[in-house]
Amino acid sequence: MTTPAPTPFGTRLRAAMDARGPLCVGIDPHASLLADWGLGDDVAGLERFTRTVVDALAGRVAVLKPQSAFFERFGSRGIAVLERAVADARAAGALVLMDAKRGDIGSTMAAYASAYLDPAGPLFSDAVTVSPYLGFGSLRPALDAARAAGAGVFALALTSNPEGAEVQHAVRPDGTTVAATVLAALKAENAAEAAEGRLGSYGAVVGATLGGTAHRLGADLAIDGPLLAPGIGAQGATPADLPAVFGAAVRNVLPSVSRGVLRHGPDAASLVAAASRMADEVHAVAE
Ligand SMILES: O=C(O)c1cc(=O)[nH]c(=O)n1[C@@H]1O[C@H](COP(=O)(O)O)[C@@H](O)[C@H]1O
Repeated sequence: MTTPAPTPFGTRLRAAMDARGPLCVGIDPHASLLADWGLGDDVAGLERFTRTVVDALAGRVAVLKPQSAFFERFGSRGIAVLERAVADARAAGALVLMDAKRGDIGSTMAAYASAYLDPAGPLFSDAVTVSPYLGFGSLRPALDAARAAGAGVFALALTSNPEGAEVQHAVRPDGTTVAATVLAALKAENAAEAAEGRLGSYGAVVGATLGGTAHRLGADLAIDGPLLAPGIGAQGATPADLPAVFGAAVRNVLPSVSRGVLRHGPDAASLVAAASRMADEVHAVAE
């Protein structure tokens, strides 16, 4: 008997956003946040922080996005906390987007793909962020691994940090910007799912802080896939900014908020209320 193909990530994400609201909450255990929560900047504090967020939100929000760097800083014991968080969050019904921003040459990219997109792996996630700046084609092992596993990939395209412009706004010899090239390549990866009327599994990262930049760059945000939108809250953007940045593509936007929600911890009810308010504000503008 053949094993049925896994449900594609884009389809699972659309269902989660419809059922739980369009919000991704980042798990970013900054040392300053650990201190604000009365926790030590150590593995015990990391574990308590992470478990508090997962227990409070994994049964309620569509996506949780652990930022790998804040776990890697504690070495293997930090990664052990991350592994547990991914497993517990997925068991509670949240999709997990591993924020690792990995990018390397194709053969090495295959190892990164195995780390996050192999269902047998201890860090297997529903999606992972990747960097296309070794050439979009270098991402092929991750794109293929995601397709095989029913997982997704979010490629950086127009990031929320001001420094991103020097690379992303650069113009290639054919006159297109780097950002527009990444977005067009993602649209091509989503073509098969789009042809079936499904949300694609290959997303772009586009900061909510951009204002009208994308259009000026000839960047088409209608990639038939999800658009991860960080920058709301601590970086100054608000849900009200989303229509101006994303236009008609706003329906496929998955806003990502870390500090703007996490600062309401460690009280679980306060975390839930903050996430709920944020999801409601996004839903109001994304209609
Ligand atoms: O890939 C990301 O999530 C990301 C892309 C981007 O353009 N800007 C950006 O801030 N992020 C991530 O979003 C998180 C910051 O969220 P805030 O605390 O809400 O500002 C960090 O984990 C960043 O790495």
